Amino acid sequence: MPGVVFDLDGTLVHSAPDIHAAVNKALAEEGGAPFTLAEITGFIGNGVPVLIQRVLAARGEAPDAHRQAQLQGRFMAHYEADPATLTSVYPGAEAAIRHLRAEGWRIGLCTNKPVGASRQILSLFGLLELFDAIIGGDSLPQRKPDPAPLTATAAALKEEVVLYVGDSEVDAATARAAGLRFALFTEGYRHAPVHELPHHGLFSHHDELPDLLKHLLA
Ligand SMILES: O=C(O)COP(=O)(O)O
Ligand SMILES: [Mg+2]
Repeated sequence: MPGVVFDLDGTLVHSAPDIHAAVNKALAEEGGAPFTLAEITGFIGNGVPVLIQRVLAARGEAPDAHRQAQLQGRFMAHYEADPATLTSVYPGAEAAIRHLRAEGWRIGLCTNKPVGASRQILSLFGLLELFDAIIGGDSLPQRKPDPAPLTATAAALKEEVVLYVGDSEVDAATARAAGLRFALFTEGYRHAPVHELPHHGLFSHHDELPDLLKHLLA
């Protein structure tokens, strides 16, 4: 049977509100003004270090390793203390994954979010046991769009054919680099128009996903 690897943020879960809240809590501790949800959503996709780099750059701060580590640490403390209150699983996502598993598909997760927080969120939504392999942004030295995390997740599924499902430019680039067929979720956190992201299939609701993935196998 085939395998499918999912991205997490903007693909399976709408997590931007909790990421946004944790950034603003960390900034409030130092008297910093809050960002809007749209601003922070625009910074998501390349992992926590890049999120914090983008936050500091948006506030006009020159790159500084100590400052980066300090704000990143406080962000993660707030995020891991409350990672899911404002987060939701996209409608139909759990049912689609359960449907695929019932048909014998093996399921992977490949996310730039740290693996601890990712497992915490999946567990809080009762989804953790659906995954046969999980790679986070800190599981390997590389993060997406380097293909290494996706290649490692696909290999862990031990299936000949593996597809990838994601929402962003990072995911489209990672799929291409890894040589996997890619299904793009159109309602996630991408910036560019759909036609600018290389993809093999599109879906706007997870109810469409099982049929789309079977089509991509053909
Ligand atoms: O943590 C991020 O920046 C994005 O995570 P994702 O790879 O699950 O979209
Ligand atoms: Mg994503």
